[in-house]
Amino acid sequence: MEKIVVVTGANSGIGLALCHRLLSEDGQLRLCLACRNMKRAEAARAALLVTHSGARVDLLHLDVGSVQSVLSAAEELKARYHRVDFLYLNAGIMPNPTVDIRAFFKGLFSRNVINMFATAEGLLTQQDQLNSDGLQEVFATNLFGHFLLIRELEPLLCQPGHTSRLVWTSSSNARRSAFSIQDIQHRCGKEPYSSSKYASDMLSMALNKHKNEQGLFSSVVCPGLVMTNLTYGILPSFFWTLIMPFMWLIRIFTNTFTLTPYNGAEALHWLFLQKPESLDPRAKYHSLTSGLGTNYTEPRRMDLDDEMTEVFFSKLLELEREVRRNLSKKTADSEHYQQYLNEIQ
Ligand SMILES: NC(=O)C1=CN([C@@H]2O[C@H](COP(=O)(O)OP(=O)(O)OC[C@H]3O[C@@H](n4cnc5c(N)ncnc54)[C@H](OP(=O)(O)O)[C@@H]3O)[C@@H](O)[C@H]2O)C=CC1
Ligand SMILES: CC(C)=CCC[C@@H](C)[C@H]1CC[C@H]2C3=C(CC[C@]12C)[C@@]1(C)CCC(=O)C[C@@H]1CC3
Repeated sequence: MEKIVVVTGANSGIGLALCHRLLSEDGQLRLCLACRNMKRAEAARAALLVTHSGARVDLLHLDVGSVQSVLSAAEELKARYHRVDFLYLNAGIMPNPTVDIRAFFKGLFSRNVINMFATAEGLLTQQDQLNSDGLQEVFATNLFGHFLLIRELEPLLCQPGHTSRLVWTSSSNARRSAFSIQDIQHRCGKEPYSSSKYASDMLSMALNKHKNEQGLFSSVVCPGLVMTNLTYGILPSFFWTLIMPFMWLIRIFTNTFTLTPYNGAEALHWLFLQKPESLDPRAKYHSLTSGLGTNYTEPRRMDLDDEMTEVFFSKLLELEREVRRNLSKKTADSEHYQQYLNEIQ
């Protein structure tokens, strides 16, 4: 049976590598690249068709950081497809990152060095801002836009007698201590990325609890450290060129330096091949690469609190109601204004 797969942030990095891998895996696939920039989406589609001529690759405009765009994209998906088998929630941002150089050198000579390279714990901060919906941008893009998309697509994802899958591209940088249940958007802290990824881990578990009965299963992935636009944005490009030989060297000591998007997409691809019932809702599936370059997937237990996960899920549902209320008020206001303009003409 033809599988319908939607990938957000599919035009570059891990998302694009995943699309290449899925097309090589399944010739029957119907793939939908959901991207915010249609020129980049078209370029990605063209690149996919060079290696997979005749493949069915659709494009969809989706800015996960905009409520209106998510709602329109979901309408479009409902008009195009009668179900969605896999939804890869992959789009993500890390704006204005800063690396703490002192912490890096301190960590380099400590017993924590492997963990530091694997998780970047204590190394990275970001500067976030409000978007036009009044939400924190990192939260809105990495988490909330995807949550809203899932809610809108429930009719395509929860179908009787059929299972559908969600796969989140989370991170080893997801950390419980970076997340606050009193500040789910991370308005106050300096680690919005880490907070948003921890939030996606919790949301995945909550969705399993509430939606498995309706045939919807969710999993979380860590792709390892991958050289993509996101990571190249962390340090100046000359610095990356300088340290690249060290990166390949470090790979001998840690299997988390997957480095290429192809390797990073390993666990995302592996999950495509698994039966949902065989998966652990509390596990994060890590893409790993050995020193000799062999790729494999390993589940690792996530540090999640059931009670906090449930509270977080209710807070998301409340925020969804608020966002929808604001949107209908905005629409009503602009309709009244339009009516007023028509009357005075
Ligand atoms: N690289 C790494 O080491 C790691 C990455 N990750 C996660 O992997 C995922 C993919 O990132 P990666 O491939 O590394 O980086 P890239 O920057 O190459 O890919 C990110 C993708 O997300 C898209 N995107 C960003 N914002 C939006 C938006 N508002 N609406 C729609 N699409 C958007 C980008 O589109 P555009 O091209 O238009 O910017 C791009 O296609 C992210 O969620 C990231 O957090 C997790 C762990 C490690
Ligand atoms: C000499 C040398 C190799 C220096 C690199 C130091 C840092 C720039 C990296 C060490 C650990 C990396 C890391 C990430 C970014 C780059 C590092 C901080 C991520 C945060 C990128 C995005 C993620 O989601 C997780 C990564 C964890 C490890």
